[in-house]
Amino acid sequence: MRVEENKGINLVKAQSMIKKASELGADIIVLPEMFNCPYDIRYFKEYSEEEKNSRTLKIISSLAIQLKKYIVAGSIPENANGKIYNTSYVFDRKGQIIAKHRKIHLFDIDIKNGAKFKESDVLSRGDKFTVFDTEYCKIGLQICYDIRFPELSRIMVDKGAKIIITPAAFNMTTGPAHWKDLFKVRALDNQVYTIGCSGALNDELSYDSYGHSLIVDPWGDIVDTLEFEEGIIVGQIDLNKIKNIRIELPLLKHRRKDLYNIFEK
Ligand SMILES: NC(=O)CCC(=O)C(=O)O
Repeated sequence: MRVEENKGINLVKAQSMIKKASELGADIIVLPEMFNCPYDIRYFKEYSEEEKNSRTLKIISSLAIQLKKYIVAGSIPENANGKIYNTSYVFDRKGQIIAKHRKIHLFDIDIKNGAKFKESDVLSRGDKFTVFDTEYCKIGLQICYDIRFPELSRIMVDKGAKIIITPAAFNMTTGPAHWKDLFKVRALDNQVYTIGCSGALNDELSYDSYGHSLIVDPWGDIVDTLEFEEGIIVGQIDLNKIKNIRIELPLLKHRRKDLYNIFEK
C-alpha cells in the first residue's frame, strides 16, 4: 500500500485493500511496516497509539471478525508507558490479538550518497521473538531490518515457523541492492516461505519506500512480486513443498550442532 501523510486516509485505504485481498481469496492478509504513518521519525510520536485505546487496532480487529481472516497488521508506532515501539499486531478470525512483535533491530544507517535513517532517535527496541500458531502451521514475524539478522530467522524456524512474515519499508538505496536476495536467502537457508510486505513508493514523502512486496518459496523461487506501485499479491503456501524439500535436501538436519549453535539468551 502507498502510505500517505494523513492517518485517516491510510486507515481507509488499508481497510479497502484488506477487503480486496479477502475477495481475491487471501486467508492470511499482511500490511506493510508503518502502514498508518509516514516512515519518518518526525511522525512516529504524533501518530503513536496505545494498544488499549488504539483507533487503528480497533478497525483491523473489526475487519478480521467481519471477514473471518487472519490479519498481520503491518506495523504501527505503539506508545507504551511513554516509549514508542515499531510494533506489528496479528489478529485471528475472531479479532483477537494473537501475537505482537516489537521490532528488535532498530534501523540506524548512514550510507554515503544514499539512505540515512535513525530509528533509535525516537523508537525503543523490542526484546522478544515472535512465532504464532494457526490451524495451518506456525508463523514467524519480524519487521524490516530484522531480516538482516539471520540468527533471528533461524531461532523462529527452530521454534517451528514454516512461514516468516516481514512487514517492511526498504528504500531506494538498499532495496535494489539487497531486498530480493535477503528474502530468497532466508527462505532457502531455512527451507520456509518468506513473505515481505512493503509500502509502495510515494515521491511526496521524505522516505522513498522501495515497494516490491513478494512471496518466496522454500526453494528460493519467487512465487509472486509487485514492483514500486501499490498492489496486492495472493499466493498459495504449499506445506508439502517444505516437507519434501526438507527430506530431499536435509539442511536443518545436517547442521553440526556439536560444533555450533544458535540459542536464545
Ligand atoms: N524500515 C527498515 O527497517 C528499513 C530496512 C532497510 O531498508 C534495510 O536496508 O535493511
